[in-house]
Amino acid sequence: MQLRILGCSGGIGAGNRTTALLLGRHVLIDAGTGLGELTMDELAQIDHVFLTHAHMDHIACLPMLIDTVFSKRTQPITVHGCSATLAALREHVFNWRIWPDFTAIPSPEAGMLRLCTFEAGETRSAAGCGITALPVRHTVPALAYALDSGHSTLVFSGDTADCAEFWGAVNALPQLATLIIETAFADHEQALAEVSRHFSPRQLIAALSQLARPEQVQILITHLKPADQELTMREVLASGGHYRIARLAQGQTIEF
Ligand SMILES: Nc1ncnc2c1ncn2[C@@H]1O[C@@H]2COP(=O)(O)O[C@H]2[C@H]1O
Repeated sequence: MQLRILGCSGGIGAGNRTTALLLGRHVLIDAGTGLGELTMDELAQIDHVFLTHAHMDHIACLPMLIDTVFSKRTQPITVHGCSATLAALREHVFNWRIWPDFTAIPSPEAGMLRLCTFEAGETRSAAGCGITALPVRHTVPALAYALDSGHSTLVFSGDTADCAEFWGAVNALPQLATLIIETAFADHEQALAEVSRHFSPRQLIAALSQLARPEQVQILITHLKPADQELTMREVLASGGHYRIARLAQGQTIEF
């Protein structure tokens, strides 16, 4: 199974694209500005979007995706997310003011957008993978995703601060080989990391002590905020060098 990293930054500018990961050809994890890297044909093949949460950097391109591919598709796009995420989309995005309500276009019975509730602990099949929603702790209700290809498991944390339930769920995955985990802020922004429920390098390395079997896991750092991305990564490597740890790269394809 292939996971293509279309965007993995915590912000924009100078080529940075926000979170969007393409699993195979038909499944998208988050719909940040990285989606703009795809061709029209690639966009039209997306059948399912799994959202970690409703923050703008993770949904920015979802409304335009549906409009862009509308005339090229006969089947709806299904968006999976926790009930709070889907409620936020209904209330604040697909409300006819920010964007048309594509759940009712071309008709309420056959909308081109389907919203499908997916809560922590549930598993669904898509793209030949088992996709399991995991609990995380952010400022809004949010999920991580475990992607099981049959050969190995990759976990994508989305946005999170430290969360005992997340580590419990991760440690229960016997085939875990890759952990993509966020570190948004450098250590000098620790107060902002705490209030916005993200990791700083110091907090991440402390939290990683809860990872069972770290020797079998490649750890990839995502969601660096652009202002301090180099510094943040240096701090991660300085204190976490004993882990198999590297920076997730936009444009990278991960096989698992
Ligand atoms: N008090 C705050 N609470 C939450 N987010 C904040 C706050 N102040 C600034 N932010 C920023 O707002 C961003 C919203 O998206 P993120 O969670 O990725 O990261 C957050 C921070 O960069």
